[in-house]
Amino acid sequence: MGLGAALAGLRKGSVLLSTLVQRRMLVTLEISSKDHAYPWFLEWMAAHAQKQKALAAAGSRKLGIRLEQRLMRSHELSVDTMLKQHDNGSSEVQFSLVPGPGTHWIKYQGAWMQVKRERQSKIVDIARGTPFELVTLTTLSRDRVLFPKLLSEAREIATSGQEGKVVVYTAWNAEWKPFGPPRRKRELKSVVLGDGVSKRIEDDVKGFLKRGKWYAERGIPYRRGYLLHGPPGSGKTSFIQALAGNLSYNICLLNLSQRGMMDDKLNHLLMNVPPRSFVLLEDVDAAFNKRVQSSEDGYQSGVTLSGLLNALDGVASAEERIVFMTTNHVSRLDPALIRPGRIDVQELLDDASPTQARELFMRFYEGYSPIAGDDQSSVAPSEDVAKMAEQLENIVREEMDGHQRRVSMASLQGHFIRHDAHTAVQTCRDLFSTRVVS
Ligand SMILES: Nc1ncnc2c1ncn2[C@@H]1O[C@H](COP(=O)(O)OP(=O)(O)OP(=O)(O)O)[C@@H](O)[C@H]1O
Repeated sequence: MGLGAALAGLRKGSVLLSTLVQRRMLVTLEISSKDHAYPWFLEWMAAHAQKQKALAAAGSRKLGIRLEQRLMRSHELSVDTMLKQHDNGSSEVQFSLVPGPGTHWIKYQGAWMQVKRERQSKIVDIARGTPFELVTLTTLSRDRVLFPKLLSEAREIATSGQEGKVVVYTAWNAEWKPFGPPRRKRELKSVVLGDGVSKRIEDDVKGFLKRGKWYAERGIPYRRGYLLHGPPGSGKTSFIQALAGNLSYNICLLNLSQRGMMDDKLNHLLMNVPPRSFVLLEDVDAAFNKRVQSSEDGYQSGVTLSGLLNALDGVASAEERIVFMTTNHVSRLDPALIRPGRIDVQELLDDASPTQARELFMRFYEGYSPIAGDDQSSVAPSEDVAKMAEQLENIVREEMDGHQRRVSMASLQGHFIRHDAHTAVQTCRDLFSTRVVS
């Protein structure tokens, strides 16, 4: 009995001692799958494992590296799929093996850390529809300073591919997810709009971004809405993307007619827009007068106008919120949707005006051979390009004023891509058509 009591006491003592040691000497960091840092950390782990593997393969004699390799290899891995885009525009899918659930050991800047990845199958992250996960990092107290370092390294790795690019997010369940690889920024000047339109919008957005304090002092929600309307192919989307890139913003693309989109989901999405992002609602007129809901194909566009209005009004955030809407048919929009406070700036982006056509032409052919092919002898001097641009300008004017026929900027762009400068001007009349403007 005495021995039993002594053993029990010893066991209790050792548990107490280990708890004390843990409390005093160890420090733990938890990263839940709800946190932005979660995917960054997993990516960092994958990169770290790759690095150590390469070192071990190169015959590193360091015991730490080989030991770490052993400890990491002994566990299940899970796959993380990424789409990478190269500078030449091609893209490839890359799979990285990230540490799966279980316990791993890593050595970071000389300090050993225990990494525990746990998946809780009973708790589901509603926004993602995936099981809730938790990563716990444990290291010695004296090495706690390494946590912020490690996390910022992880963030840098994760965002390095995005620098100088625009990330387009789309709604995935009730969460924003990057859609495809980050896109290269487009020069704002490359979207040729009517007189002063581009500058007016750009100045307004910039002015708005500077007035955070002004809004706060007056208790006005810090948000601004823009409506770009006009015929298809007039540059609405391209301009918004170029502007976002210019201001180092990303874009959250919201399709209101998306399958499964409901008022509550929309509300949640608008409340959780990633920082420094424009919200872009495209073809906003189409969302409410789309197909009749049919139970046969299960199609349900559950967003109601009042749901959208509430979601837009409810967007309360300490950060600025910039919402862009586009439509081809402004007359079909409910006045409530575009009243000041919801839409503060409206601009028409129209079919090509004579000067827009000339400017686009110059952007395409100035400095380049206006004749297709490599035959340098046929390169027209730039005054010829300017003359041809003037010719095009006159044709556009004539077609518009004389025949009420118009051409979109997108068709002109397509035409210029296909033809050399000379042919482009000669054959451009075929592009014009009579349009009913709404
Ligand atoms: N004003 C413009 N200046 C330069 N390029 C333009 C312009 N308008 C359209 N384009 C070109 O045409 C293509 C389509 O443009 P975009 O998608 O921006 O038009 P949109 O007005 O948003 O059309 P939609 O109403 O159909 O969504 C793009 O490749 C873009 O480069």
